[in-house]
Amino acid sequence: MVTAKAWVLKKHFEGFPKTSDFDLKKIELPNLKDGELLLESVFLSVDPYMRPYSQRDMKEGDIMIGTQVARIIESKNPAFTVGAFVVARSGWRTHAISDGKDLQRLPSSWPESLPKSLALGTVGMPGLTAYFGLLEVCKVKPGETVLVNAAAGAVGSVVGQLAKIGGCKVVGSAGSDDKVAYLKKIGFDEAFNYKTVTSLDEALRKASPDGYDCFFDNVGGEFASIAINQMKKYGRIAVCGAISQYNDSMPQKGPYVQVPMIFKELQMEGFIVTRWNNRWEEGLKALLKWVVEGKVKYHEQVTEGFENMPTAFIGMLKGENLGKAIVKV
Ligand SMILES: NC(=O)C1=CN([C@@H]2O[C@H](COP(=O)(O)OP(=O)(O)OC[C@H]3O[C@@H](n4cnc5c(N)ncnc54)[C@H](OP(=O)(O)O)[C@@H]3O)[C@@H](O)[C@H]2O)C=CC1
Ligand SMILES: CCCCC/C=C\CC(=O)/C=C/C=C/C=C/[C@@H](O)CCCC(=O)O
Repeated sequence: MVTAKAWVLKKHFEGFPKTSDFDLKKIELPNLKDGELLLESVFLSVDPYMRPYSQRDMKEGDIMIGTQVARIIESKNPAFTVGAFVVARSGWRTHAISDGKDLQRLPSSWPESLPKSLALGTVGMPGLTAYFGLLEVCKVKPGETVLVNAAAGAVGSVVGQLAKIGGCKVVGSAGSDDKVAYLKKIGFDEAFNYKTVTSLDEALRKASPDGYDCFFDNVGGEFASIAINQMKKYGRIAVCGAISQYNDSMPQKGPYVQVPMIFKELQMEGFIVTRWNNRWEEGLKALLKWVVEGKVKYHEQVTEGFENMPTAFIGMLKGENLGKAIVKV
């Protein structure tokens, strides 16, 4: 018998999550039945979506939702061999039993030298978010100017690099000078610290006096309300996330978007990356190739220890991560 550890939502979050909102449980796992396999988490992801989704989709006492790179340590499923690695959606837990139906194998061309944790970030759901958001929503063209906020994060850092590969000028914002330096290092044309600029409006105008063709919005809120006024005519806004609003106890009341939308004849489209579930193979193959070729750089914020998952999650929401935030068990 294997004893799994799992983090449950003890109390729904009020504002920013607190470590006291979580509880660490032990779960005795039964022996495998035919067709099942036993997974051991190696890396776990902490993502912004967990904040709003926990409020909407979870009840107190549920195991926190989430994904992991897991090693198969026992198998009664002929399709999966012991020792293989998969991406699972088992939540915040050290071990899980799976029937194999909801597992993604790492691409067979995954180089031994590449950290498998990338399957949770640049070569995983966040990277795919950037890939499909840019290609299918922004529909960027060479020579265009792309703006991305939370640009030093898991999604934003891939957005900027893919836009550069696509021949665009790229402007990024992030919440620390170290992050801004990282953006310039990975090829952003312009980058600024939105927390320290005297005026966001001026910073955006200075970075691209002609405005923006595409705005890949990860943040929402005040940033988005200001940026929309600097879109070029017929510009496109990909509404990927609104992390500035996830922890609000009371909804923010922003300016209304209709006037700039009409006057500039803008397109604004929200999306969830699972829309392209049937094309994830295509995206992962492209992302892995660019990483192996060195055209897409990555950085991971690694927190050691399963017991530190809540801290890693809260830290990511507070901007303490540069690149993808993951937990190494
Ligand atoms: N639509 C979809 O399918 C998906 C959407 N997303 C969304 O993309 C966004 C980025 O996700 P991801 O890359 O995983 O996370 P990141 O790795 O970017 O980490 C979150 C970052 O958000 C920034 N942030 C936090 N609070 C604020 C705030 N109040 N104002 C401005 N920035 C803030 C911080 O960076 P900084 O230092 O810049 O403040 C923080 O590091 C999120 O909104 C997420 O919900 C992600 C995956 C899929
Ligand atoms: C509930 C309101 C949500 C408002 C928008 C919030 C966030 C956008 C966003 O970040 C979406 C992320 C989607 C991630 C999807 C991940 C899946 O691959 C795995 C989900 C984990 C699971 O199914 O257990």
